[in-house]
Amino acid sequence: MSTKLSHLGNDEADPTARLISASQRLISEAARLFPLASAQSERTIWLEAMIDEVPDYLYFKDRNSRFVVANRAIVNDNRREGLESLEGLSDFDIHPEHVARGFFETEQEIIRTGRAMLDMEELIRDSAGRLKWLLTSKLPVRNGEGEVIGLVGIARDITERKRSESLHVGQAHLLKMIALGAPLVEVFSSLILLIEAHVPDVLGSILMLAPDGKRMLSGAAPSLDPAYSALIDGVEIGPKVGSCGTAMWRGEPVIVSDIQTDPLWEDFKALVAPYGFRACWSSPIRSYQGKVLGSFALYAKSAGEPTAECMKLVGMATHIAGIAIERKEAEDSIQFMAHHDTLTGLPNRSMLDERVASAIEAADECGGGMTLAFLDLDNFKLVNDSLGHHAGDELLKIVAARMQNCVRASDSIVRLGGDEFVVLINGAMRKGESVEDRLRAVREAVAEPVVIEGRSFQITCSMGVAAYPEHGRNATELMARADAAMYRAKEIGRDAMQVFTAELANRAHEKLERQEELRRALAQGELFLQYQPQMDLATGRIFAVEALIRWRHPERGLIGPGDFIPLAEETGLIGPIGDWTLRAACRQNKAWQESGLPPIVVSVNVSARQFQEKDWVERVAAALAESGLEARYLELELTESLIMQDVQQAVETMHRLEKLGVHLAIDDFGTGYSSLASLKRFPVGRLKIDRSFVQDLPDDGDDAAIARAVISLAHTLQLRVIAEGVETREQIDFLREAGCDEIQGYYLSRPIDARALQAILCIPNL
Ligand SMILES: Nc1nc2c(ncn2[C@@H]2O[C@H](COP(=O)(O)O[C@H]3[C@@H](O)[C@H](n4cnc5c(=O)[nH]c(N)nc54)O[C@@H]3COP(=O)(O)O)[C@@H](O)[C@H]2O)c(=O)[nH]1
Repeated sequence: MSTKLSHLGNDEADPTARLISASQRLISEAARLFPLASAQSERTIWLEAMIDEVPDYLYFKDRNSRFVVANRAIVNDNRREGLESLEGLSDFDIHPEHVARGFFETEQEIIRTGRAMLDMEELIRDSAGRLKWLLTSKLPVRNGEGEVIGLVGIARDITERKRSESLHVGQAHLLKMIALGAPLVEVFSSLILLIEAHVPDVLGSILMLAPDGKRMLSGAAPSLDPAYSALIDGVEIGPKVGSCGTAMWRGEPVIVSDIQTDPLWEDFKALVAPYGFRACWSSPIRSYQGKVLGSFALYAKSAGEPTAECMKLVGMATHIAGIAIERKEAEDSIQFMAHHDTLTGLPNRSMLDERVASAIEAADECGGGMTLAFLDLDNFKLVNDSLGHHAGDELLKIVAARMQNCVRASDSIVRLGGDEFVVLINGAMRKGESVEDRLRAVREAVAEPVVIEGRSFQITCSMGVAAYPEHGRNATELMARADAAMYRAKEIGRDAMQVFTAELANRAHEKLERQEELRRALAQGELFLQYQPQMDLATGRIFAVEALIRWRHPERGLIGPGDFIPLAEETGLIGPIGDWTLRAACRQNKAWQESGLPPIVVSVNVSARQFQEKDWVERVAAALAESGLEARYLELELTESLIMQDVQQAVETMHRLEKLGVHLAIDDFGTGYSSLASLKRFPVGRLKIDRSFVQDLPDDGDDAAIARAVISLAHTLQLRVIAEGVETREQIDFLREAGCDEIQGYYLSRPIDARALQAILCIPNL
């Protein structure tokens, strides 16, 4: 065999070059070992003997692509009955036509061009029917004149390498699918097909363990008969439930080599028989922490055990399936958290729009309707305040579950936040039942007695109802109307259900108008302050004034705060209005001081919404800085109920205000629910006895007792006490005798303008 190989590179790292150089070395070694072998034929025998030892294919073909020489490796792999040598044959004699044609065309090109073709990857099927990947190089062979007389071929079996490469590519593809959030069934199917491609004669199946941990659920089995998969779906796992049910039950691989005889399959072998499976090898799929999530199984049609290589692949498959399931579970739980309320597990506000929109769509399609009810628990704050947030949370969970039990699967209960819920009644009702019946059932369920921390109590709710299409054409309209109806239900005394009406529509419209008017009032300076003096009972000195806001409406005249502060609170306008009040009061007090009047404290009312704003303390500081008023001449009146909304937060804010140097007072004392324990924590200077306890003094025994108790309590805590709403001499006498420190009320003066108040402040002592 003479081959001109000098034109090839001699890079030893190149596998083909290595092969070629190995055969060259082989030839020279033969020449070195047998220098004395004079006869050419003897030398050829030795040479062929050595070539036969090479595990790669080595052959020489003539110009017609017929084998002239072929080593044992290629002959063995293509052995057919009666075929001892390939000599004189072509690829058309040993390969299918389309494969042989490919080889032939390549070789003819080499012969025509005289150019070698290196490192070609070829797929063949050997005579045993095995698919083999070859890395082939074919080089032209020339005679002494340089003419191409044939070609030499060298081919190495790279099936193993290709297998592991395709496994890696398959794994990478699967991980990419998982990362991109492909549906679980697609990931599973690709995984099974990958394994099936690498393990001959098996069909794969993935089953998942249901969330109850008891049943098997279909995952994927792309090559199994769907009827068989359907038979397994939902079967309970157990100690003797075929391969998969037992593997999940035991949490370990279960290798059944013969389904027909294995006791684990006793109850299921009839089920599998029509499908012809004899062996089933199943391994549990586990989470990172080891929890069983499902099983990966391979079915074979002949009895037997898996090879070690097969079990290695199964190990890889269960690992990837575990990652996919865990990733899906994590994604599901993120999705769930984004759309559900963590406390009650109910859908949250983000789901509401979607559900209302699809309910409307469904109603349109069937020409039906839907109903939306806003529900607010009555006096829920009382539970929170008196029993603590933990009890409040418990109560919410209980009523949420009860409400959920009252509606059908097609309906929804949504928690908007706090104690606010929405009931969505979808589609037609059962015969003899109305939407009202169902909503009534929800209210009755809420009102059932609740036992929390050993205490039994009852909570009612107020409900506002709006129906589609009568009360609104879209989600926004319906929600606004149900909300308006709910407010009406609260207004008429709570524990009520109010359906949206035209009158309510007018009210809602009016409310919107008034809100705009109020916004304009602030912008156009229609708001102003009056001041009501406060007197020290011991000295008779006016030591402070309370700033009270008023609205001079261009058409409706003077409007008191009771008529617009609640609206301002509801709409958030209280923020800018409160800021304005604070700044105006500070500025006025500073102006009085600058006019030479004795310094007094100005007391400003604070609403809950203002107090809860994050930067409120900074805004108080800014009002002081802007006016130049010293902090000790400003008092902030906080109501008991405001503080009790979130005692911890209130105490923190109060301490920050105290640091500024402003005084703090508790307004309307006695109407809220502050406990003695919490009262001790508040850095306040005085309590204001609510007007309702003063108005019937001294005759009303209960009020007298309350007033005395508040005074005594305040003094015990070293606080001063002021009584508001004092209108008569008798009230003053009573309060003085009971030890009250200060008074405020019409008896002294009605709230008056700054200028009028200035005149009073000039009077030395009243
Ligand atoms: N957040 C804010 N709330 C404010 C502001 N200004 C007032 N208010 C709150 O509005 C409520 C009603 O106030 P108003 O109509 O001004 O009534 C006050 C007094 O006029 C009234 N009063 C005073 N003395 C008597 C009396 O002898 N008899 C009688 N029948 N009424 C009297 O009491 C109101 C003062 O109450 P209080 O604040 O509790 O001391 C009221 O709750 C105000 O707090 C504001 O700027 N921001």
